[in-house]
Amino acid sequence: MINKESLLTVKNIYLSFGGIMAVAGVSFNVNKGDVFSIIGPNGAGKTSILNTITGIYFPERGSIFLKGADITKMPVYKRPAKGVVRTFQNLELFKGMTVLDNLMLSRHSLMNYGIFSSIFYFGKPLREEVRHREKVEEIIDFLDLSGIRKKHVFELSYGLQKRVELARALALEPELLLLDEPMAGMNTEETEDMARYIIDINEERDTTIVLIEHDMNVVMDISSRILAIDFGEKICEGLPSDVANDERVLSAYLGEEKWI
Ligand SMILES: Nc1ncnc2c1ncn2[C@@H]1O[C@H](COP(=O)(O)OP(=O)(O)OP(=O)(O)O)[C@@H](O)[C@H]1O
Repeated sequence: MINKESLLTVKNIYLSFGGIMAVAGVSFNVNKGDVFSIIGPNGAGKTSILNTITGIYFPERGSIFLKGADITKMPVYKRPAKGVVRTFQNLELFKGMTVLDNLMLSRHSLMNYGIFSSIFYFGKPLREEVRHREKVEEIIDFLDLSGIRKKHVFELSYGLQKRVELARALALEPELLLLDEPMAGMNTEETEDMARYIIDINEERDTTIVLIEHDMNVVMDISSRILAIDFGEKICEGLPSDVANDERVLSAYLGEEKWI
């Protein structure tokens, strides 16, 4: 039975690539307001799970429900309008464009008027453009990007580019925000900043988060619940304190450098 209180329910999903079983019968539930982290060693199947939630791949078996509605086979391009938005491990920004333009472009996918009709700037397209611009400026303020809003993305440090990628996703006003390794490649200060922004987004913007992250200190600090997987299978799910002490989790991470 589907838990109607939950925002996202993943039921017994399978996904394989050729002979590789990337996800093998994984189920979990994300409640509204959660910071829900998915952890596991390299190649465990974390991104594959994220890809089924966003619709990049459809699971071969099993189902995915968003607020009780079956979205298993919903096309990838329809999911942002339903509130499901992701960031990418490798940045998906237009580096030759400014920060502001990247966010406006992201926002254009929500517009009723196409990018070309809004060029003429009158009547409804103008009003809609102004409304979207206000929303984008609000996100720029929220993520402290005001000082670089007119800079080209390629001019920015890697840490700032990751923050712009976060802003690009926020511009779509997600209800469920999926973050694929938002701290990867960051220094300590950038990592702390990013963790604070994720908490602020969760608490102040009423956004439920699904996080994939290798930095276990961050995961243990900011998650409300954690799912641990290994070889495509769930090995543990629960509170950070439970998962950190679980024997199966500890042995899955044996030999890995980043376990706390
Ligand atoms: N598009 C693909 N084609 C072929 N194999 C794939 C594809 N995507 C994932 N896999 C394989 O599926 C398995 C799970 O990969 P996945 O990227 O989901 O793991 P992960 O836990 O996200 O790993 P990492 O932490 O290294 O990013 C791996 O064996 C991977 O090589």
